[in-house]
Amino acid sequence: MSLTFTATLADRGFDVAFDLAPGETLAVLGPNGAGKSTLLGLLAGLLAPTAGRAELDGTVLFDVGPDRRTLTEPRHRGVSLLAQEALLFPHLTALENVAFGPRSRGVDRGTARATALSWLDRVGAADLAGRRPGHLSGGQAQRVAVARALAADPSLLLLDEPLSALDVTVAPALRTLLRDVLVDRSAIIVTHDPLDAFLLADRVLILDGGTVVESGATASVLTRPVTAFGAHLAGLNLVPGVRTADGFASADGWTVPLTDTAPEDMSLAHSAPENSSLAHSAPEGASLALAVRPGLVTVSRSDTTTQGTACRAAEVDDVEHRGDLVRLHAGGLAADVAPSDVVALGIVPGSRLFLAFRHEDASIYPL
Ligand SMILES: Nc1ncnc2c1ncn2[C@@H]1O[C@H](COP(=O)(O)OP(=O)(O)OP(=O)(O)O)[C@@H](O)[C@H]1O
Repeated sequence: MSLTFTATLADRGFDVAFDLAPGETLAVLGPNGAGKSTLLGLLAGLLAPTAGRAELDGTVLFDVGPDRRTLTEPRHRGVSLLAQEALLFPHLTALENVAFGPRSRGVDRGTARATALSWLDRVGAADLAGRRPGHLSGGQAQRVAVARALAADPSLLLLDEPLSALDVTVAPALRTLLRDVLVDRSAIIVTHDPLDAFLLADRVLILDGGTVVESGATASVLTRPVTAFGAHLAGLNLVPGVRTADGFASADGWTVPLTDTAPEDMSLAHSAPENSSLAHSAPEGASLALAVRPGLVTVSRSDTTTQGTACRAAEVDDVEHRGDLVRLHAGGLAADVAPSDVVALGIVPGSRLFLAFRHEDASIYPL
């Protein structure tokens, strides 16, 4: 089922267009207030756009303009929404909750129950069929909610942070279940978690301030981010710069020759061997990005510039705990270092340090 979507919602500053190919799963990411819920609300029919048109496999979901206003009722859109909380009917059993969708489409009672049972079985919740939601754990209720969303046989499945309300011990199993049911299904998943995007989605759309700021294949966006938010999701440092005669230079003084960056078998460039060559063929002055993992940025008290290493002095802005490591921010880069190094080097906010990374650990690509 393919989807075309163009919509503006003036009072929310929302202006977004995208397409979804048949069977494709799209992850929608972005900071708070970016417009993710607005996008789902427009598709589900909970919100009406100021202008725009969306069509799902030939069915017009909405078509609004100066001289037209078609808004298809939510229940006729072929769209199912799986929310953060399971939102099951409390007075119905799990089986009755799942059978509700087929029943309200006019399917007879016996067939609806059979469909519901088969979906409960598929999500590993057949043994919960007779229980009411009050007697289900959060993870069990969300499994039943997945079965309910799919029993309605939607053309498009919308998932609004479906794992965020779950305990960390339960979320991985449900993620695996979603991965299984999303294969070949047209779906849009709103998430804050890059792992969800990576494991569940073919493509990523990053929204900010109500507009699309970055989009592309998940692997590409998470290895070659072009916005600060994309880099944050990917867990990478992103340094904007330009193509010079020798290679890459940033405004704040990082220079990296292109001859010895990321050979095709190196970590970052591995998934995108065309990176270096694209940067190589960029004309002088073209915008480039340099990405390097915080774990590959080293810190020291003295200049460690050598052949094959970029090094710059910088002042430490901030120091934060990150699991077993300490992340320090300095000179526009994040570096993950061992707590023992922080102590040995006497690093505090305001310290002056040298940051360095090997040229071959950086990935350089056109912005
Ligand atoms: N009910 C509402 N009435 C008016 N404006 C709203 C309403 N809900 C959200 N907005 C505004 O619309 C914009 C987009 O919000 P939206 O909730 O879609 O963002 P989001 O990306 O889902 O954020 P979050 O990650 O915090 O859930 C924001 O500027 C927000 O303030």
